[in-house]
Amino acid sequence: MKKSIDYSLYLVTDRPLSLGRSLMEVMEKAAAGGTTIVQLREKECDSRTFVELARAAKKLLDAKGVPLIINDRADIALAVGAAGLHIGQTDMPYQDARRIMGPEAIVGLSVENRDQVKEAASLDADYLGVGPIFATQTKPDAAPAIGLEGLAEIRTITKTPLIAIGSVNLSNAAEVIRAGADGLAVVSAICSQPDIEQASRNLAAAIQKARQ
Ligand SMILES: Cc1ncc(COP(=O)(O)OP(=O)(O)O)c(N)n1
Ligand SMILES: Cc1nc(C(=O)O)sc1CCOP(=O)(O)O
Ligand SMILES: [Mg+2]
Repeated sequence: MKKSIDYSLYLVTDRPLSLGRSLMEVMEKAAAGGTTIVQLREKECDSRTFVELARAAKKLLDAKGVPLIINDRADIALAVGAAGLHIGQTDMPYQDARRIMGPEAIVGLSVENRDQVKEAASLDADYLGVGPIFATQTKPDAAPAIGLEGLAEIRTITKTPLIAIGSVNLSNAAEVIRAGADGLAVVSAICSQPDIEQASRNLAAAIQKARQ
């Protein structure tokens, strides 16, 4: 049976935005502060480097009981035995990804609007990454922002866990949770903060408080 996953604070890594700190340091400190799941997102590096980073990330996160998700690349997820894969609307089709990854893996799918959420209803995605909620500079090719209203509307049409992404940070975490997100996915709100552990701790606390 599939393990139950805590999606509440979902770190998406970005080495160029990590203020010169290593990927390992970012993940280590984020996990110490309460990050519950990590996606390794590498848009520039070669496959060999991606595999090496993913293997090291898995070792570090396994020791902390934090699942590792690989962005875009099913081959790399399988090579290192990651817990799962995240794919978007222009990546490998969901059904192919699920077949390759197997029924036990976590497979997450990006959705950018209501129509894509409806299409996803026929799939068995473990979660939907909904975004961008707010405009973000971290992903220049992101779709238009859907806002809290868009997230709240999507919440009414699916029971699949929703992970909100796109300029989610400490100042809006509570309202994003109250609009219907099960978890918050962040890049700059952790990777680009001077004190990664404290940033993670503050976000985790804000999520817990908003859920009460
Ligand atoms: C949790 C989460 N949600 C959405 C995305 C975006 O995925 P995608 O649309 O495939 O874009 P890239 O991240 O591949 O640039 C995500 N990575 N994680
Ligand atoms: C990786 C990613 N995906 C998005 C989407 O909308 O699908 S927005 C995004 C970047 C999120 O970075 P930040 O937390 O720094 O805004
Ligand atoms: Mg992608």
